Amino acid sequence: MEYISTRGSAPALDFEGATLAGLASDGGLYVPREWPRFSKEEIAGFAGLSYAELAQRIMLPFVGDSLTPERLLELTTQAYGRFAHKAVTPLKQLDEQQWLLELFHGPTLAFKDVALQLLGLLFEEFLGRGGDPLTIVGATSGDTGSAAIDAVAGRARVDIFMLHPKGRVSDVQRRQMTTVLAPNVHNIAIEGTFDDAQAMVKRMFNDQGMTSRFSIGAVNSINWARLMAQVVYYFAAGLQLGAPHREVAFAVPTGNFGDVFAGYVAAQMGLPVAKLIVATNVNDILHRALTSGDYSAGTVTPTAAPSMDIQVSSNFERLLFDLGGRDGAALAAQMAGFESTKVMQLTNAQREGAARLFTSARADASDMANAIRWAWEECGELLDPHTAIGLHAARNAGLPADVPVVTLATAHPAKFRDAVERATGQRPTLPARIGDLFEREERLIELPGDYDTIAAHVAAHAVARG
Ligand SMILES: Cc1ncc(COP(=O)(O)O)c(C=O)c1O
Ligand SMILES: N[C@@H](CCOP(=O)(O)O)C(=O)O
Repeated sequence: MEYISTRGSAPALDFEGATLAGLASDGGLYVPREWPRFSKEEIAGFAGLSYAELAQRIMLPFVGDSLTPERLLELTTQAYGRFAHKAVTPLKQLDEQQWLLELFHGPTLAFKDVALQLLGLLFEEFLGRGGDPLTIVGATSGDTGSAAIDAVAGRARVDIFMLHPKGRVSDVQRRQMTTVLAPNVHNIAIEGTFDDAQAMVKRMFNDQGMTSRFSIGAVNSINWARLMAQVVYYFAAGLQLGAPHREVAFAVPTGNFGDVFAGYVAAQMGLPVAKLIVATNVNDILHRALTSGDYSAGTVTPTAAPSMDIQVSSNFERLLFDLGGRDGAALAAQMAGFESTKVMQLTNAQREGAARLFTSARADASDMANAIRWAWEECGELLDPHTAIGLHAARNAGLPADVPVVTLATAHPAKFRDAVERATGQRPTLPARIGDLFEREERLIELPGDYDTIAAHVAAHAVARG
Protein backbone atom coordinates (compact mmCIF):
# COMPACT_ATOMS: atom_id res chain seq x y z
CA MET A 1 0.00 0.00 0.00
CA GLU A 2 1.27 3.46 -0.90
CA TYR A 3 0.51 6.62 1.09
CA ILE A 4 0.09 10.00 -0.56
CA SER A 5 -0.11 13.48 0.94
CA THR A 6 -3.36 15.43 1.00
CA ARG A 7 -1.41 18.41 -0.33
CA GLY A 8 -0.07 16.55 -3.33
CA SER A 9 3.62 17.38 -3.40
CA ALA A 10 5.34 15.18 -0.79
CA PRO A 11 6.85 11.87 -1.90
CA ALA A 12 4.60 8.81 -1.63
CA LEU A 13 5.70 6.42 1.14
CA ASP A 14 5.03 2.85 2.19
CA PHE A 15 3.37 2.09 5.54
CA GLU A 16 6.65 2.01 7.46
CA GLY A 17 7.72 5.34 5.95
CA ALA A 18 4.35 7.00 6.60
CA THR A 19 4.31 5.75 10.21
CA LEU A 20 7.77 7.14 10.94
CA ALA A 21 7.21 10.38 9.00
CA GLY A 22 3.97 11.40 10.74
CA LEU A 23 3.25 14.61 8.85
CA ALA A 24 4.06 14.83 5.13
CA SER A 25 6.89 17.17 4.11
CA ASP A 26 4.45 19.47 2.24
CA GLY A 27 2.47 20.01 5.46
CA GLY A 28 -0.26 17.57 4.36
CA LEU A 29 -1.48 14.34 5.94
CA TYR A 30 -0.80 10.89 4.59
CA VAL A 31 -3.72 8.81 3.31
CA PRO A 32 -3.73 5.46 1.50
CA ARG A 33 -3.65 5.86 -2.29
CA GLU A 34 -6.96 3.99 -2.38
CA TRP A 35 -9.35 2.54 0.18
CA PRO A 36 -9.17 -1.23 0.49
CA ARG A 37 -12.67 -2.75 0.34
CA PHE A 38 -14.02 -5.95 1.87
CA SER A 39 -16.94 -7.82 0.30
CA LYS A 40 -20.05 -8.64 2.30
CA GLU A 41 -18.89 -12.25 2.50
CA GLU A 42 -15.47 -11.24 3.81
CA ILE A 43 -17.03 -9.03 6.50
CA ALA A 44 -19.42 -11.81 7.51
CA GLY A 45 -16.37 -14.07 7.81
CA PHE A 46 -14.87 -11.79 10.49
CA ALA A 47 -17.61 -12.76 12.98
CA GLY A 48 -16.22 -14.65 15.96
CA LEU A 49 -12.62 -13.45 15.61
CA SER A 50 -10.89 -12.17 18.74
CA TYR A 51 -10.21 -8.43 18.81
CA ALA A 52 -6.51 -8.98 18.05
CA GLU A 53 -7.38 -11.24 15.09
CA LEU A 54 -9.95 -8.81 13.75
CA ALA A 55 -7.42 -5.97 14.08
CA GLN A 56 -4.92 -7.97 12.06
CA ARG A 57 -7.46 -8.68 9.30
CA ILE A 58 -8.67 -5.08 9.05
CA MET A 59 -5.19 -3.56 9.10
CA LEU A 60 -3.40 -6.03 6.83
CA PRO A 61 -4.29 -4.23 3.57
CA PHE A 62 -2.95 -0.95 4.99
CA VAL A 63 0.30 -2.43 6.23
CA GLY A 64 1.30 -3.95 2.89
CA ASP A 65 4.83 -5.34 2.83
CA SER A 66 5.95 -3.47 5.93
CA LEU A 67 4.99 -6.40 8.19
CA THR A 68 4.17 -10.04 7.56
CA PRO A 69 0.64 -11.14 8.54
CA GLU A 70 2.16 -13.29 11.29
CA ARG A 71 4.16 -10.41 12.75
CA LEU A 72 1.17 -8.08 12.60
CA LEU A 73 -0.86 -10.61 14.58
CA GLU A 74 1.92 -10.85 17.18
CA LEU A 75 1.84 -7.07 17.56
CA THR A 76 -1.95 -6.79 17.81
CA THR A 77 -1.99 -9.62 20.35
CA GLN A 78 0.65 -7.85 22.43
CA ALA A 79 -1.02 -4.42 22.14
CA TYR A 80 -4.50 -5.58 23.13
CA GLY A 81 -3.21 -7.99 25.78
CA ARG A 82 -2.77 -4.97 28.07
CA PHE A 83 -6.48 -4.07 28.08
CA ALA A 84 -8.43 -4.65 31.28
CA HIS A 85 -11.49 -6.09 29.47
CA LYS A 86 -11.34 -9.37 27.58
CA ALA A 87 -13.42 -7.95 24.72
CA VAL A 88 -10.99 -4.98 24.53
CA THR A 89 -13.80 -2.62 23.37
CA PRO A 90 -16.99 -4.04 24.92
CA LEU A 91 -20.42 -2.97 23.69
CA LYS A 92 -23.22 -2.21 26.20
CA GLN A 93 -26.91 -1.68 25.53
CA LEU A 94 -28.53 1.42 27.07
CA ASP A 95 -32.07 1.13 25.67
CA GLU A 96 -33.86 -0.29 22.58
CA GLN A 97 -31.80 1.86 20.21
CA GLN A 98 -28.82 3.26 22.09
CA TRP A 99 -25.54 1.44 22.66
CA LEU A 100 -22.20 2.38 24.22
CA LEU A 101 -18.89 1.21 22.82
CA GLU A 102 -16.47 1.34 25.74
CA LEU A 103 -13.08 2.33 24.42
CA PHE A 104 -11.46 3.14 27.78
CA HIS A 105 -10.22 -0.19 29.08
CA GLY A 106 -6.61 0.43 28.06
CA PRO A 107 -3.79 1.46 30.41
CA THR A 108 -4.58 5.21 30.44
CA LEU A 109 -8.39 4.98 30.39
CA ALA A 110 -9.19 6.64 27.05
CA PHE A 111 -9.77 5.49 23.47
CA LYS A 112 -6.31 6.74 22.52
CA ASP A 113 -4.82 3.56 23.99
CA VAL A 114 -6.42 1.45 21.27
CA ALA A 115 -4.17 3.01 18.65
CA LEU A 116 -1.21 4.14 20.73
CA GLN A 117 -0.50 0.77 22.34
CA LEU A 118 -0.03 -0.54 18.81
CA LEU A 119 1.84 2.52 17.56
CA GLY A 120 4.42 2.18 20.35
CA LEU A 121 5.12 -1.37 19.16
CA LEU A 122 5.24 -0.29 15.51
CA PHE A 123 7.84 2.37 16.34
CA GLU A 124 9.93 -0.21 18.18
CA GLU A 125 9.63 -2.66 15.28
CA PHE A 126 10.59 -0.14 12.59
CA LEU A 127 13.33 1.60 14.61
CA GLY A 128 14.81 -1.83 15.32
CA ARG A 129 15.49 -2.09 11.57
CA GLY A 130 18.01 0.79 11.78
CA GLY A 131 17.68 4.44 10.82
CA ASP A 132 17.81 7.46 13.08
CA PRO A 133 16.48 7.65 16.63
CA LEU A 134 13.01 9.19 16.74
CA THR A 135 12.13 12.49 18.40
CA ILE A 136 8.38 12.41 18.96
CA VAL A 137 6.78 15.80 19.34
CA GLY A 138 3.10 15.78 20.27
CA ALA A 139 0.29 18.08 21.36
CA THR A 140 -2.41 17.00 23.75
CA SER A 141 -5.59 18.31 25.26
CA GLY A 142 -5.20 15.55 27.82
CA ASP A 143 -5.65 12.02 26.55
CA THR A 144 -3.27 11.53 23.62
CA GLY A 145 -0.43 12.66 25.89
CA SER A 146 -0.86 10.03 28.58
CA ALA A 147 -1.60 7.24 26.10
CA ALA A 148 1.46 8.09 23.98
CA ILE A 149 3.71 8.42 27.00
CA ASP A 150 2.55 5.06 28.33
CA ALA A 151 3.19 3.52 24.91
CA VAL A 152 6.79 4.74 24.51
CA ALA A 153 8.12 5.39 28.04
CA GLY A 154 11.43 3.65 28.52
CA ARG A 155 11.65 2.39 24.93
CA ALA A 156 15.03 2.55 23.23
CA ARG A 157 15.78 5.08 20.47
CA VAL A 158 12.69 7.23 21.14
CA ASP A 159 12.26 10.49 23.03
CA ILE A 160 8.84 12.02 23.52
CA PHE A 161 8.14 15.74 24.03
CA MET A 162 4.49 16.29 24.89
CA LEU A 163 2.96 19.77 24.90
CA HIS A 164 -0.24 20.39 26.84
CA PRO A 165 -2.08 23.66 27.47
CA LYS A 166 -1.32 24.67 31.06
CA GLY A 167 -4.36 24.51 33.34
CA ARG A 168 -6.66 23.24 30.58
CA VAL A 169 -6.50 19.48 31.21
CA SER A 170 -8.04 17.64 34.17
CA ASP A 171 -5.79 16.94 37.16
CA VAL A 172 -6.02 13.19 36.49
CA GLN A 173 -5.03 13.71 32.85
CA ARG A 174 -2.08 15.91 33.81
CA ARG A 175 -0.80 13.51 36.44
CA GLN A 176 -1.11 10.53 34.09
CA MET A 177 1.51 12.32 31.97
CA THR A 178 3.70 14.08 34.47
CA THR A 179 4.16 11.21 36.91
CA VAL A 180 5.88 9.08 34.27
CA LEU A 181 9.51 9.73 35.16
CA ALA A 182 11.27 7.68 32.45
CA PRO A 183 14.23 9.65 31.10
CA ASN A 184 12.88 9.67 27.52
CA VAL A 185 9.64 11.45 28.58
CA HIS A 186 9.53 15.26 28.50
CA ASN A 187 6.29 17.00 29.53
CA ILE A 188 5.87 20.65 28.62
CA ALA A 189 2.97 22.80 29.88
CA ILE A 190 2.57 25.75 27.53
CA GLU A 191 0.76 29.02 27.94
CA GLY A 192 -2.04 28.85 25.37
CA THR A 193 -4.57 26.42 23.95
CA PHE A 194 -4.37 22.97 22.41
CA ASP A 195 -4.63 24.62 18.98
CA ASP A 196 -1.48 26.65 19.75
CA ALA A 197 0.33 23.46 20.78
CA GLN A 198 -0.83 21.57 17.69
CA ALA A 199 0.27 24.44 15.40
CA MET A 200 3.75 24.44 16.94
CA VAL A 201 4.04 20.68 16.55
CA LYS A 202 3.09 20.89 12.86
CA ARG A 203 5.53 23.75 12.36
CA MET A 204 8.39 21.66 13.74
CA PHE A 205 7.84 19.01 11.06
CA ASN A 206 8.57 21.67 8.45
CA ASP A 207 11.38 23.46 10.26
CA GLN A 208 14.53 22.59 8.32
CA GLY A 209 16.68 23.62 11.27
CA MET A 210 15.01 20.87 13.32
CA THR A 211 14.38 18.22 10.69
CA SER A 212 18.01 18.30 9.48
CA ARG A 213 19.17 17.46 13.02
CA PHE A 214 16.36 15.29 14.36
CA SER A 215 14.05 12.68 12.95
CA ILE A 216 10.74 14.15 14.12
CA GLY A 217 7.89 11.68 14.67
CA ALA A 218 4.16 12.03 15.45
CA VAL A 219 1.84 10.33 17.90
CA ASN A 220 -1.10 12.63 17.19
CA SER A 221 -3.74 11.53 14.74
CA ILE A 222 -1.85 13.31 11.99
CA ASN A 223 -0.05 9.93 11.99
CA TRP A 224 -2.00 7.60 9.68
CA ALA A 225 -1.27 4.54 11.84
CA ARG A 226 -3.37 6.07 14.64
CA LEU A 227 -6.49 6.19 12.48
CA MET A 228 -5.89 2.79 10.94
CA ALA A 229 -6.00 1.16 14.37
CA GLN A 230 -9.19 3.04 15.27
CA VAL A 231 -11.05 1.66 12.21
CA VAL A 232 -11.07 -1.75 13.87
CA TYR A 233 -13.54 -1.00 16.66
CA TYR A 234 -16.15 0.24 14.19
CA PHE A 235 -16.04 -3.19 12.60
CA ALA A 236 -16.02 -4.89 16.01
CA ALA A 237 -19.20 -3.05 17.06
CA GLY A 238 -20.87 -3.34 13.66
CA LEU A 239 -20.34 -7.11 13.56
CA GLN A 240 -21.94 -7.52 16.98
CA LEU A 241 -25.01 -5.57 15.85
CA GLY A 242 -25.62 -7.47 12.63
CA ALA A 243 -23.21 -6.10 10.02
CA PRO A 244 -22.79 -6.70 7.14
CA HIS A 245 -26.54 -7.44 6.93
CA ARG A 246 -27.67 -4.44 8.98
CA GLU A 247 -26.71 -0.77 9.02
CA VAL A 248 -25.39 0.79 12.22
CA ALA A 249 -24.97 4.48 13.13
CA PHE A 250 -22.17 5.85 15.29
CA ALA A 251 -22.16 8.99 17.44
CA VAL A 252 -18.64 10.22 17.97
CA PRO A 253 -17.52 12.92 20.41
CA THR A 254 -15.24 14.92 18.17
CA GLY A 255 -12.37 17.36 18.42
CA ASN A 256 -9.56 16.67 15.98
CA PHE A 257 -11.85 14.59 13.70
CA GLY A 258 -9.56 11.55 13.99
CA ASP A 259 -11.96 9.13 15.64
CA VAL A 260 -14.87 9.91 13.36
CA PHE A 261 -12.64 9.86 10.29
CA ALA A 262 -11.76 6.28 11.25
CA GLY A 263 -15.52 5.60 11.02
CA TYR A 264 -15.54 7.13 7.54
CA VAL A 265 -12.69 4.81 6.57
CA ALA A 266 -14.64 1.81 7.92
CA ALA A 267 -17.55 2.84 5.68
CA GLN A 268 -15.26 3.15 2.64
CA MET A 269 -14.00 -0.37 3.44
CA GLY A 270 -17.51 -1.82 3.22
CA LEU A 271 -18.97 -1.59 6.73
CA PRO A 272 -22.64 -0.60 6.33
CA VAL A 273 -22.77 2.69 8.25
CA ALA A 274 -26.16 4.46 8.36
CA LYS A 275 -24.77 7.75 9.69
CA LEU A 276 -21.74 9.16 11.45
CA ILE A 277 -22.95 11.67 14.02
CA VAL A 278 -20.29 14.26 14.78
CA ALA A 279 -20.81 15.51 18.34
CA THR A 280 -19.03 18.69 19.47
CA ASN A 281 -19.07 20.83 22.58
CA VAL A 282 -19.42 24.61 22.22
CA ASN A 283 -16.13 24.64 20.33
CA ASP A 284 -18.23 23.77 17.34
CA ILE A 285 -16.22 24.44 14.19
CA LEU A 286 -17.07 20.99 12.86
CA HIS A 287 -20.79 21.34 13.56
CA ARG A 288 -20.76 24.68 11.72
CA ALA A 289 -18.79 23.24 8.82
CA LEU A 290 -21.15 20.30 8.42
CA THR A 291 -24.34 22.31 8.76
CA SER A 292 -23.45 25.47 6.83
CA GLY A 293 -20.11 24.85 5.12
CA ASP A 294 -18.45 27.48 7.33
CA TYR A 295 -15.13 26.17 8.65
CA SER A 296 -13.91 29.23 10.56
CA ALA A 297 -11.90 28.95 13.75
CA GLY A 298 -13.13 31.10 16.63
CA THR A 299 -11.47 31.39 20.01
CA VAL A 300 -11.39 28.27 22.17
CA THR A 301 -13.81 28.20 25.11
CA PRO A 302 -12.70 26.01 28.04
CA THR A 303 -15.36 23.37 28.88
CA ALA A 304 -15.87 20.37 31.14
CA ALA A 305 -14.97 18.21 28.12
CA PRO A 306 -11.47 19.69 27.74
CA SER A 307 -10.13 17.07 25.32
CA MET A 308 -12.55 18.47 22.72
CA ASP A 309 -11.66 22.12 23.29
CA ILE A 310 -10.31 22.34 19.76
CA GLN A 311 -11.08 24.79 16.95
CA VAL A 312 -8.63 23.65 14.29
CA SER A 313 -9.51 20.08 13.60
CA SER A 314 -6.57 18.54 11.84
CA ASN A 315 -8.11 15.41 10.32
CA PHE A 316 -10.91 17.32 8.62
CA GLU A 317 -8.30 17.88 5.93
CA ARG A 318 -8.32 14.17 5.15
CA LEU A 319 -12.08 14.24 4.60
CA LEU A 320 -11.95 17.39 2.47
CA PHE A 321 -9.25 15.79 0.33
CA ASP A 322 -11.28 12.64 -0.24
CA LEU A 323 -14.55 14.46 -0.92
CA GLY A 324 -12.90 17.03 -3.15
CA GLY A 325 -11.78 14.43 -5.69
CA ARG A 326 -8.34 13.90 -4.11
CA ASP A 327 -6.94 17.00 -5.80
CA GLY A 328 -3.81 17.77 -3.72
CA ALA A 329 -3.05 21.12 -5.38
CA ALA A 330 -6.59 22.41 -4.83
CA LEU A 331 -6.60 21.27 -1.23
CA ALA A 332 -3.15 22.80 -0.59
CA ALA A 333 -4.54 26.17 -1.78
CA GLN A 334 -7.69 25.77 0.33
CA MET A 335 -5.64 24.93 3.45
CA ALA A 336 -3.14 27.74 2.82
CA GLY A 337 -6.08 30.15 2.76
CA PHE A 338 -7.38 28.75 6.05
CA GLU A 339 -3.95 28.86 7.68
CA SER A 340 -3.55 32.56 6.90
CA THR A 341 -7.14 33.77 7.57
CA LYS A 342 -8.61 31.07 9.88
CA VAL A 343 -11.66 31.14 7.58
CA MET A 344 -12.66 28.55 5.00
CA GLN A 345 -15.80 27.76 3.04
CA LEU A 346 -16.37 24.16 1.98
CA THR A 347 -16.89 23.61 -1.74
CA ASN A 348 -20.25 22.26 -2.93
CA ALA A 349 -18.68 18.85 -3.61
CA GLN A 350 -17.27 18.74 -0.09
CA ARG A 351 -20.58 19.80 1.51
CA GLU A 352 -22.71 17.41 -0.51
CA GLY A 353 -20.27 14.53 -0.04
CA ALA A 354 -20.16 15.07 3.71
CA ALA A 355 -23.96 15.30 3.99
CA ARG A 356 -24.31 11.78 2.53
CA LEU A 357 -22.71 10.15 5.57
CA PHE A 358 -22.33 12.75 8.31
CA THR A 359 -24.70 14.63 10.53
CA SER A 360 -23.73 16.72 13.54
CA ALA A 361 -24.83 18.20 16.85
CA ARG A 362 -23.44 20.66 19.35
CA ALA A 363 -23.87 20.21 23.10
CA ASP A 364 -23.56 22.98 25.66
CA ALA A 365 -22.84 22.48 29.36
CA SER A 366 -26.45 21.71 30.28
CA ASP A 367 -26.94 19.25 27.37
CA MET A 368 -23.84 17.46 28.57
CA ALA A 369 -24.89 17.37 32.24
CA ASN A 370 -28.38 16.16 31.26
CA ALA A 371 -26.93 13.32 29.23
CA ILE A 372 -24.69 12.28 32.13
CA ARG A 373 -27.72 12.35 34.43
CA TRP A 374 -29.93 10.40 32.00
CA ALA A 375 -27.35 7.64 31.64
CA TRP A 376 -26.92 7.41 35.40
CA GLU A 377 -30.57 7.61 36.39
CA GLU A 378 -32.08 5.55 33.57
CA CYS A 379 -29.29 3.08 32.82
CA GLY A 380 -27.00 3.04 35.87
CA GLU A 381 -23.99 4.08 33.77
CA LEU A 382 -21.55 6.81 34.75
CA LEU A 383 -20.34 8.62 31.62
CA ASP A 384 -17.47 10.99 31.19
CA PRO A 385 -18.36 14.43 29.73
CA HIS A 386 -17.03 13.62 26.22
CA THR A 387 -19.06 10.44 25.97
CA ALA A 388 -22.09 12.33 27.28
CA ILE A 389 -21.79 14.81 24.41
CA GLY A 390 -21.80 11.85 22.02
CA LEU A 391 -24.85 10.37 23.71
CA HIS A 392 -26.68 13.71 23.60
CA ALA A 393 -26.13 13.79 19.83
CA ALA A 394 -27.08 10.12 19.44
CA ARG A 395 -30.40 10.54 21.25
CA ASN A 396 -31.30 13.62 19.23
CA ALA A 397 -30.25 12.35 15.81
CA GLY A 398 -33.77 11.29 14.82
CA LEU A 399 -32.67 8.05 13.17
CA PRO A 400 -35.24 5.34 12.36
CA ALA A 401 -35.97 3.14 15.38
CA ASP A 402 -34.56 0.02 13.72
CA VAL A 403 -31.08 1.55 13.28
CA PRO A 404 -28.86 0.84 16.29
CA VAL A 405 -26.92 3.93 17.37
CA VAL A 406 -23.55 3.33 18.98
CA THR A 407 -22.02 6.13 21.04
CA LEU A 408 -18.27 5.88 21.34
CA ALA A 409 -17.41 6.04 25.05
CA THR A 410 -14.05 7.70 24.67
CA ALA A 411 -12.89 8.10 28.27
CA HIS A 412 -13.38 6.56 31.70
CA PRO A 413 -15.52 8.77 33.95
CA ALA A 414 -12.79 8.81 36.62
CA LYS A 415 -10.65 10.99 34.35
CA PHE A 416 -13.20 13.79 34.79
CA ARG A 417 -14.44 13.13 38.33
CA ASP A 418 -15.49 16.68 39.17
CA ALA A 419 -17.81 17.09 36.17
CA VAL A 420 -19.37 13.67 36.71
CA GLU A 421 -19.90 14.37 40.40
CA ARG A 422 -21.48 17.75 39.65
CA ALA A 423 -24.01 16.09 37.33
CA THR A 424 -24.82 12.97 39.35
CA GLY A 425 -23.58 13.36 42.91
CA GLN A 426 -21.46 10.26 42.27
CA ARG A 427 -17.66 10.55 42.34
CA PRO A 428 -16.14 7.88 40.07
CA THR A 429 -13.15 6.12 41.60
CA LEU A 430 -9.85 5.64 39.84
CA PRO A 431 -9.18 2.01 38.87
CA ALA A 432 -6.86 0.28 41.36
CA ARG A 433 -3.89 0.29 38.97
CA ILE A 434 -3.66 4.08 39.20
CA GLY A 435 -5.22 4.44 42.65
CA ASP A 436 -2.02 6.12 43.97
CA LEU A 437 -1.84 8.69 41.13
CA PHE A 438 -2.11 11.63 43.50
CA GLU A 439 0.75 10.42 45.68
CA ARG A 440 3.18 10.12 42.76
CA GLU A 441 5.93 12.65 42.02
CA GLU A 442 5.32 14.95 39.03
CA ARG A 443 7.91 16.21 36.53
CA LEU A 444 7.19 18.83 33.89
CA ILE A 445 8.49 22.13 32.62
CA GLU A 446 6.36 25.21 31.98
CA LEU A 447 7.24 27.23 28.89
CA PRO A 448 5.67 30.17 27.05
CA GLY A 449 3.63 29.26 23.98
CA ASP A 450 6.39 30.47 21.73
CA TYR A 451 7.71 28.26 18.93
CA ASP A 452 11.39 29.22 19.20
CA THR A 453 11.45 28.48 22.93
CA ILE A 454 9.83 25.08 22.44
CA ALA A 455 12.12 24.16 19.53
CA ALA A 456 15.19 25.18 21.55
CA HIS A 457 14.00 23.02 24.46
CA VAL A 458 13.49 20.00 22.21
CA ALA A 459 16.86 20.53 20.52
CA ALA A 460 18.62 20.72 23.88
CA HIS A 461 17.21 17.39 25.09
CA ALA A 462 16.66 15.19 22.02
CA VAL A 463 19.08 12.68 20.47
CA ALA A 464 20.31 13.93 17.10
CA ARG A 465 20.36 11.92 13.86
CA GLY A 466 23.34 9.76 12.85
C1 LIG B 1 -12.03 11.68 25.67
C2 LIG B 1 -11.99 12.21 24.29
N1 LIG B 1 -13.11 12.17 23.55
C3 LIG B 1 -13.14 12.64 22.29
C4 LIG B 1 -12.02 13.20 21.71
C5 LIG B 1 -12.11 13.69 20.30
O1 LIG B 1 -11.50 12.77 19.43
P1 LIG B 1 -10.94 13.27 18.03
O2 LIG B 1 -9.90 14.30 18.34
O3 LIG B 1 -10.35 12.05 17.42
O4 LIG B 1 -12.07 13.84 17.28
C6 LIG B 1 -10.82 13.27 22.44
C7 LIG B 1 -9.58 13.85 21.90
O5 LIG B 1 -9.13 13.63 20.87
C8 LIG B 1 -10.80 12.74 23.75
O6 LIG B 1 -9.68 12.72 24.44
N1 LIG C 1 -8.17 15.21 22.38
C1 LIG C 1 -6.85 14.98 22.02
C2 LIG C 1 -6.28 16.02 21.13
C3 LIG C 1 -5.22 15.46 20.25
O1 LIG C 1 -5.85 14.65 19.34
P1 LIG C 1 -5.16 13.58 18.41
O2 LIG C 1 -6.18 12.51 18.31
O3 LIG C 1 -4.85 14.25 17.17
O4 LIG C 1 -3.91 13.08 19.07
C4 LIG C 1 -6.02 14.72 23.26
O5 LIG C 1 -6.56 14.15 24.16
O6 LIG C 1 -4.87 15.06 23.33
